Amino acid sequence: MAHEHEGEHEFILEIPEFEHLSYEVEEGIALVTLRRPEALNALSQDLLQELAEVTEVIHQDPEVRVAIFTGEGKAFAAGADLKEIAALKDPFMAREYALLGQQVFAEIAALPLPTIAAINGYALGGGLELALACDLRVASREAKLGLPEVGLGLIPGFGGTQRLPRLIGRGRALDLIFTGRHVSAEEALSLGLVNRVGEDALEEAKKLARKIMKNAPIALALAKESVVRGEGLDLAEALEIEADLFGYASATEDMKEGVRAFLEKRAPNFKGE
Ligand SMILES: C/C=C/C(=O)SCCNC(=O)CCNC(=O)[C@H](O)C(C)(C)COP(=O)(O)OP(=O)(O)OC[C@H]1O[C@@H](n2cnc3c(N)ncnc32)[C@H](O)[C@@H]1OP(=O)(O)O
Repeated sequence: MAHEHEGEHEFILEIPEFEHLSYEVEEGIALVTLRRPEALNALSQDLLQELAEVTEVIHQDPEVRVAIFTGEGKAFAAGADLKEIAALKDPFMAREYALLGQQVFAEIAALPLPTIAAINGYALGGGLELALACDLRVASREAKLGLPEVGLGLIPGFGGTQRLPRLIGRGRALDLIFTGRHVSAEEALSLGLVNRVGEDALEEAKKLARKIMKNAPIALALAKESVVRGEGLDLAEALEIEADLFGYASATEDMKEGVRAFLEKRAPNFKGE
């Protein structure tokens, strides 16, 4: 499969055949759907590999403005594949396994565009960690979220011990990590673990994507970069980065268009330039 983009330079994007997920792009929104419903979309190594590949495709696809990750069936993803975890022979293999998940999720987190997890059902363990690697999370009312690893004698290993406290604070994160309990969509909303709850997670996520896409694409990428790069730094250093990126944003055609449109009392027509 390939998308063709006609224009000054013809560009052909090769899209691999995926077995455990599907990829489509509609009106600027990339939709990645995990498709192992018989195992509640458990994240096998093959599926993680495909997630890495699809992330690279999203990175290269100039049509994509926002990416949504979701799952087929009653789960977003019920965690790492426990059959594969059971087969890990020693701590070194287990460490490699954690590093694989961490690396794939770091690639998703580093995408230079807004990403949304549409949590249509269970998001447990590695499944929640995938959602945490996205910028925003939208859940359906019946979704259940949690990090149940300690109940298996494990700990969250695909980023959960780091991204969850950064998102909702240490105390609330440790409540979820120590108890392993499943929280409802409503509680997840009150914890700040999800941004929105709706009848249909995917429809709600698309609505949010369309709202985001009204804004200038380069500004969105720079705003994300500023937030992400600033996270590990002290305030003074982080503010310097913000000022630099504000400078980049001010040099775009879209900035001129945005300001002109405001003064002319019309909607802006952003081109991502
Ligand atoms: C670094 C990251 C580490 C981790 O992520 S560790 C894993 C953390 N996740 C979990 O512990 C959740 C495991 N799953 C469950 O607790 C339950 O499932 C649910 C509560 C999500 C749903 O329960 P119900 O509705 O009764 O479905 P069902 O019969 O348990 O599952 C349907 C099929 O899906 C398989 N499955 C579910 N989760 C996983 C998984 N994480 N890895 C591999 N397979 C899984 C089952 O075994 C079963 O399959 P079959 O029909 O062949 O018996």
